[in-house]
Amino acid sequence: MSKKYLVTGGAGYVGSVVAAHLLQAGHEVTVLDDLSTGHRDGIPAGARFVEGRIQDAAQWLDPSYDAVLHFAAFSQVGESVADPEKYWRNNVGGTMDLLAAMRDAGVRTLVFSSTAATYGEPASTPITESAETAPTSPYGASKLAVDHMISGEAAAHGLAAVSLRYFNVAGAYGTCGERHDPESHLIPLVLQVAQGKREAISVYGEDYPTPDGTCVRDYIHVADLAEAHLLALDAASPSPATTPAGGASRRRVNPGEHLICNLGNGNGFSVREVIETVRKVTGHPVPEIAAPRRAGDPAVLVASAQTAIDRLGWRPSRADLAGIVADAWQFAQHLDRTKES
Ligand SMILES: O=c1ccn([C@@H]2O[C@H](COP(=O)(O)OP(=O)(O)O[C@H]3O[C@H](CO)[C@H](O)[C@H](O)[C@H]3O)[C@@H](O)[C@H]2O)c(=O)[nH]1
Repeated sequence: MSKKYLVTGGAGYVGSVVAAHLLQAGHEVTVLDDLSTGHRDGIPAGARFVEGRIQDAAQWLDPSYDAVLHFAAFSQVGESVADPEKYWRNNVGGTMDLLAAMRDAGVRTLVFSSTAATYGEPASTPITESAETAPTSPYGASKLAVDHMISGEAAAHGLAAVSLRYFNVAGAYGTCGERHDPESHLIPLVLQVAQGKREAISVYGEDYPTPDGTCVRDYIHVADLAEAHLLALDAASPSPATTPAGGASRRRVNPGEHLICNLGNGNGFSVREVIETVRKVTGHPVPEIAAPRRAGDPAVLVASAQTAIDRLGWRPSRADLAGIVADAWQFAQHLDRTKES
């Protein structure tokens, strides 16, 4: 059955890929985005677009919506350290307004884009949702505050909510991909080196307690991530839109419940392994330079996604790093072609 969804931040990387998946599943999608970091040309064809802020969501939200998928947020760790107020005002204050608008409109299903940054430096890996949350940046703290806010809203006002804590999202889905300005994420930066747009990739720290001394991360394909959002919607919606895989272990998220799920593949790859994979996939040389550690980078971040597997019936199918990098490479080349034309 077709449903109607509001996707905040649907002009951004993950939001646009999820919006594309919802449209392909036959749903009606409104993208709410102020284009402060998103891209108008990233909004998938077929979505209705409203240019606006989440603080003003009450103007757009009405009882005809079945659920909200909330991606709109600032997400640069370094920027959040330099300008924390920006993160509290937008990520936390904006979400408070969005939750109030949802309550007023009677929209009682929410899927929220949370992050591994809520955990900070983990005591052990893989990280489960019961791990201590001790974020090391205002960005992570703002996302954790929103998770707490959603739990309170669910308990007090009967919201059915799922927070998905992403590990390192990567890859692309057709013409929807990762492009930040300035770019700070490893895979797009290494691809820019392969394209000859940068001279070399800086390797931030080679003395971590990991097999090759560089940081280890759990890279998850953005399309696998998108599928988890559709399953989360199904689990939290009053009547499921589709019959998801997952069998008997799968349990619904009822009004009043806030389910938190990590999303990652459970495999770690080092910075050096990522660089080597880019060399193999692109066939281009990628010079590297040793650089000091970047403040706040944990040595190893690897997810246990067992909750998403058990509760949502989620099964990632694109865990291969070379495949993830190949899709990101296709997107990088697509961006170049569209800039040239
Ligand atoms: O030029 C670079 C860029 C990154 N790295 C390294 O590559 C790894 C991955 O870095 P990213 O910036 O791609 O990703 P992060 O692990 O820092 O970031 C992820 O986790 C963050 C919180 O920790 C936020 O959630 C963020 O949005 C999410 O992508 C890190 O070890 C980083 O030090 C380099 O060596 N050189």
